[in-house]
Amino acid sequence: MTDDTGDTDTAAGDASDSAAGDASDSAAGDASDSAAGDASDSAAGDAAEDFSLDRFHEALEAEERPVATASEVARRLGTSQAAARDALAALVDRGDVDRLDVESDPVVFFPTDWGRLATRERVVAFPDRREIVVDRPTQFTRARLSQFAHLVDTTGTDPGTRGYLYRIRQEDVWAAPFEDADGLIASLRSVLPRRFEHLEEWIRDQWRRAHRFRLYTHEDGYVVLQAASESLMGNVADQHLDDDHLRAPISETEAWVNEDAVAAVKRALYDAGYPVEDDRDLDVGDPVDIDLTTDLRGYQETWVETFLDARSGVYVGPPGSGKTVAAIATIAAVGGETLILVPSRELAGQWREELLEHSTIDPADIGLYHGGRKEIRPVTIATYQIAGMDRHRALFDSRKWGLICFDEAHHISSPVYSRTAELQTKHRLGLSATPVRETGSEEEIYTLIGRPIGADWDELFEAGFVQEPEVEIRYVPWRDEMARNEYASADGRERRRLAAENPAKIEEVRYLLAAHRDKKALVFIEYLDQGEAIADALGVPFISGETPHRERAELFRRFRDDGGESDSDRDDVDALVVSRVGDEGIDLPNAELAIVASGLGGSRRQGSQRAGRTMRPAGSALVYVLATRGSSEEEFAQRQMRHLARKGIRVRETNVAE
Ligand SMILES: Nc1ncnc2c1ncn2[C@@H]1O[C@H](COP(=O)(O)OP(=O)(O)OP(=O)(O)O)[C@@H](O)[C@H]1O
Repeated sequence: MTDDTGDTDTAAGDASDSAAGDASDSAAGDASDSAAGDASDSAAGDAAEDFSLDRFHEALEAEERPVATASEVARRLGTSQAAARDALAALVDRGDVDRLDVESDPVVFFPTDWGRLATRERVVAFPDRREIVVDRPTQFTRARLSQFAHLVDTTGTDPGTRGYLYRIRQEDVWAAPFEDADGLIASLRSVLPRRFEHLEEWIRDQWRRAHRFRLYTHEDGYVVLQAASESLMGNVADQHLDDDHLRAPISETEAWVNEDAVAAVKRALYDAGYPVEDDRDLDVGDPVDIDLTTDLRGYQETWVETFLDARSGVYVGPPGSGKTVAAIATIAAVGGETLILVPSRELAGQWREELLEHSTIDPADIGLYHGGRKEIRPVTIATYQIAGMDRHRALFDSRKWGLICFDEAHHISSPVYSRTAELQTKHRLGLSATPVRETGSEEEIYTLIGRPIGADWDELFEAGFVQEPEVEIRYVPWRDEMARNEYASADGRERRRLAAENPAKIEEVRYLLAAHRDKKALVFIEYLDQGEAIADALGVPFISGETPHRERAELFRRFRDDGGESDSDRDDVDALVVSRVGDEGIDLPNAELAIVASGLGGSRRQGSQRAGRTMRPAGSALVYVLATRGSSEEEFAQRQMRHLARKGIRVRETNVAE
């Protein structure tokens, strides 16, 4: 922010300085008279023409861009950069040209008229870098862009006022939800200020790549890999696949695929830049008796239809957006026996409840398979942990599953990856609240399960199905000089811990809980010592990985309890301090306040999930993120919250007084 302003100041300063310089030169009767004359009298002189709006248009045309830097204009018009900058500054003064500060780039200029065309929103394309910067984007533009571009950054935390930087990566084109390339290009054109031939060509090329290989089931039952041309089969497939993948060629463009290697084939070709279309017939499994009893919302119907078309895919939506319910609808639509994999026992229990609530399934048809119980039934819910163990292979083999559902799909562990890679003949559904994955399993989820479905969160917020939380980052000062010095002289991990455990945060948590006395609150921490310290200081129960299951479940139950005046006042828990265990998927719909006291070194995923805990349709939700001022937490907090801001969530920043 400060940098941008700095740039602007300097540029403006330079412009007026040099104008003043010219003026004095001219007074001295220097040869550059005419330039000085131009500055004061634009009606006459060569240089005035050189830098008229028309000439600027010419420079832009030559650049093939709607905006240009002063150096680019100088190069196109054959003048010095200083002269171009001065002339542009004069055009800016006259109101013919506007300027835009692009973060980490020089100032760019564009004709004011173009800016007026979109009074609020301004879209600037950098086709060579395949980047699009949108200033004050409308919902429409964001929704469109999210279909084929990847939001890299917002240059501020307030989504209403600053630039959004999108980049179109090849995998974005591959996963774009369009029937054909024309549909994608039409969507691109509806957003960009004009056509960019090269960019469109590149997108078409990427699109083609994603439709060059296809897997299908031969009428005799085996799997065939089909390439769009002989040379693709020869140059790409043969180079990246071996005898383990392909059994034998069938024709110049087709090969018989080893059934066990379907996932490996998809992965190898994806890595080679040719994602494979999967048109195989899939197992439906033995029938299961289940009908949906809840009416789906419009967007849930679209998710399910898209899934049924593709027969695989990942529902991506914020916590509470109804992925589980959409998954139950999918189970009913596929109609075959289903294996559901979840990250924890608690989630297994919740899944069972939701199945019973939203469908006609007979309770006897639901099995739970985890540390405590080993039931394999037509619909079986198992933990990833168990599913990854060799001795529990029976889980996969003992029934004819038609659908495998991966809840919190970013949790799939590598043993589960390799095991489920063998299950490519089943319908595969993933659920995820996290489209962005920092450790890069995007391609694994894509090749193992399928394409993301429904990544456009704005629509959900707009439709009001997910409560938009207010997120506030509170920068907490060090408690005293000693704490600050200790941090300054520590390094690495220790440094991070000191910032996380800044004792001043305890008082801040106390203050926030008191300020929202009427709200059910969760306090998230990363370090156990800190959890204990907060819990002790505030007299609030603490749940960590060490808390026995029974006690944990009991505390969650008491937290969920509305605690009416009559019965359970004593029993009621209004606040919980929770370590990582409570982080994910635990259904505490009545949490109205979340305080993230530490854990900012974690991934973006955690950031969005923590905020997500309170993103429930009930009640008004507030998230406070505490970051120690003057530590690396500041930056982490901003980065994580930007990620949320990108999802359309309002974020505010506050400095806590010393
Ligand atoms: N179509 C619907 N009609 C009525 N209620 C619904 C519908 N879809 C979802 N819900 C309700 O909204 C809440 C959240 O739904 P669900 O648990 O499916 O979300 P989710 O996206 O799976 O959340 P999480 O990511 O936290 O698991 C639940 O209470 C559920 O009963």
